[in-house]
Amino acid sequence: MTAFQSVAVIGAGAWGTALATAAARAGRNVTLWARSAEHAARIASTRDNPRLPGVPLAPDIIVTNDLALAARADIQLIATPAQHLRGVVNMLASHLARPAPIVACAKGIEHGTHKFMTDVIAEAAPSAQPAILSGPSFADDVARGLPTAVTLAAGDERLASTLVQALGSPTFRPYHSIDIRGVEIGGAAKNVLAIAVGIAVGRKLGASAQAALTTRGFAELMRLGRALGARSETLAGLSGLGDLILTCASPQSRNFALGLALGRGEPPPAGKLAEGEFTAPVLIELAASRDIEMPVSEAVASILSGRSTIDAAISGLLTRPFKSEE
Ligand SMILES: NC(=O)C1=CN([C@@H]2O[C@H](COP(=O)(O)OP(=O)(O)OC[C@H]3O[C@@H](n4cnc5c(N)ncnc54)[C@H](OP(=O)(O)O)[C@@H]3O)[C@@H](O)[C@H]2O)C=CC1
Ligand SMILES: O=C(CO)COP(=O)(O)O
Repeated sequence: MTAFQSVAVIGAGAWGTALATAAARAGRNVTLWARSAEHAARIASTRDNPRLPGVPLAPDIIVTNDLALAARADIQLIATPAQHLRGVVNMLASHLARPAPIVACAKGIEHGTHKFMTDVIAEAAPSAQPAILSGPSFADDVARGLPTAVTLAAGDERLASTLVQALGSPTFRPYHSIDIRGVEIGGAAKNVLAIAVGIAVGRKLGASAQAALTTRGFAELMRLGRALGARSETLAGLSGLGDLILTCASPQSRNFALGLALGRGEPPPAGKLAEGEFTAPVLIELAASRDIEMPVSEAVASILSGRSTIDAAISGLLTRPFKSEE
């Protein structure tokens, strides 16, 4: 018997819908909040979300546009894009009757402030208990009930473990952790790296280059993570290396797919959120302020900003001085 019986998912995109389905499968009473009343009404009546087509929503999930109703749940899962997390948590905070756990499910860093998701939650809802859920899990896989494993971190181990009990099921397996920062860095950095690897694959640089870039990308994820106080075990775990492996190897990843299109000289996929596009400039500013080298992420940022062509960025990586593998 879990201490948390009800779950609200804030944000009815692909990930929010998948998480609502996972929470319902775990036996929780679930409310899914959409920012548009029209979108909420449409999902409620058709039991299908165009952002995650073909996966019927369980009949007992309540879909609403009423934030006050959603705020009554024991746990809040925030599944909007990273740059909008502060806005929704600000709105949500005024409706919370007690200090509920607020779990960030977005992967990114806030522009301007360089803040990670749980820091944003702590500022927007000071009485809440911030947590983070991240790991290798495509929304479509989770919603279909295919086996997935993620990391769920909170500052307090007992809270992390209780959240895991409330959300976990045989096919959605969260592992608990107290290394919030490690989980946040893995999720944010891997999106940028997946764009890089997609570009290399789109340019037909070969499977060996794909492996090399993924691994050297992981080296820079580790460098940044360690400098920011993350545990190496977390960075090498589900939310770090695990998610990097998934997104650097599958066109199902929107970040990889963006890179693939860029590498092929095709237009980016329309209407598909690639968080790495927004994270890249923040990530390299964060690294530069700490004198940390992140050449793969920098190459992505310079391509996306138009400061460099793809060929010049690849040439820049290939002509870097030889160095130790550390
Ligand atoms: N898709 C996946 O497989 C996974 C995604 N994630 C992460 O989840 C986050 C969301 O991604 P995903 O659901 O896929 O994206 P989608 O593009 O499918 O959906 C984004 C949702 O956020 C809503 N939204 C956008 N802006 C706001 C706002 N200002 N206030 C409230 N809601 C807003 C959109 O509403 P509307 O429909 O009205 O436009 C939409 O429902 C990202 O950080 C992503 O990295 C994590 C793991 C897996
Ligand atoms: O984070 C994800 C899987 O873990 C989803 O990756 P994309 O956002 O690149 O589609």
